[in-house]
Amino acid sequence: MNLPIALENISLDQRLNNISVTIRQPGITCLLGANGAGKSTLLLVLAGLIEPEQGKVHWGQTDVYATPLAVLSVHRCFVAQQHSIQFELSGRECLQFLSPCQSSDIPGELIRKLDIADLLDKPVSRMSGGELQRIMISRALLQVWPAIKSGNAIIVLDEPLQGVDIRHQTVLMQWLSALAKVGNQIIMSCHDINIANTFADTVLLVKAGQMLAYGPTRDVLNLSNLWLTFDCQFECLFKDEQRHFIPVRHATGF
Ligand SMILES: Nc1ncnc2c1ncn2[C@@H]1O[C@H](COP(=O)(O)OP(=O)(O)OP(=O)(O)O)[C@@H](O)[C@H]1O
Repeated sequence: MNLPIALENISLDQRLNNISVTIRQPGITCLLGANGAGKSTLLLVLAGLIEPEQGKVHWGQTDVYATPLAVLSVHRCFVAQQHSIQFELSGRECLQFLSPCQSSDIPGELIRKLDIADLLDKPVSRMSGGELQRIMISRALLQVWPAIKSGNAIIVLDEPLQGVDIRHQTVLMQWLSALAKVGNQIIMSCHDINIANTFADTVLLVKAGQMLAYGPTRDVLNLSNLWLTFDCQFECLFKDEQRHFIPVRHATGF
């Protein structure tokens, strides 16, 4: 069972403008917004990695910016949008060298769900983009593995699906859903509205550094909010009562 994550009046130079939101329930929260909207910045602030100029971040009773990073990192992991590995490491070394996790064993569940068995002895410099992404997600989850197993991890993922093929995306999102059901908080950005629609419990829409809407996915993901968020028209198709959002193709383009 996790504690609420509360952002209170968060502002940071031109990037974030007075954002207040409380993510109460454990689950998957998906941040959606156009390029440059402020999703990565908001994730970094929420994760305790960039202190805002104004406002407070609390995880339950913990005042995030009054707490040492080493303490926060026992429960919170972060996958950045861009990876820079300076060393010639194998997948296994990347997981073990960069993770503060005491155990040198990599859990079988992690290896299976991220499908990284064949990557453990492969140099990261020779991995494809999607393979490296799966290693970096694994590394982050390993960092907080004990917290994940006790259902009180905060897993912050900035576009975790970028470069990842559709089968691995589906397996990962289903697993994250299962981890959320036992109390873990998963907060992620993505650019795939239908992934958010299928897997997110709540959605947070961001535009020009401001929060447009936050709430249950079914309520927040609708045609008018999508138009406001992306300046792009969608249509909604139903199959077996499940909604699917398709961008409308304009004859004249934009
Ligand atoms: N270190 C920085 N200092 C100042 N401004 C920055 C910095 N990093 C990013 N920005 C700006 O802040 C704004 C928000 O960037 P951010 O990376 O949070 O957007 P995003 O919603 O994650 O975008 P994308 O979908 O392209 O990843 C952008 O205008 C960006 O140019």
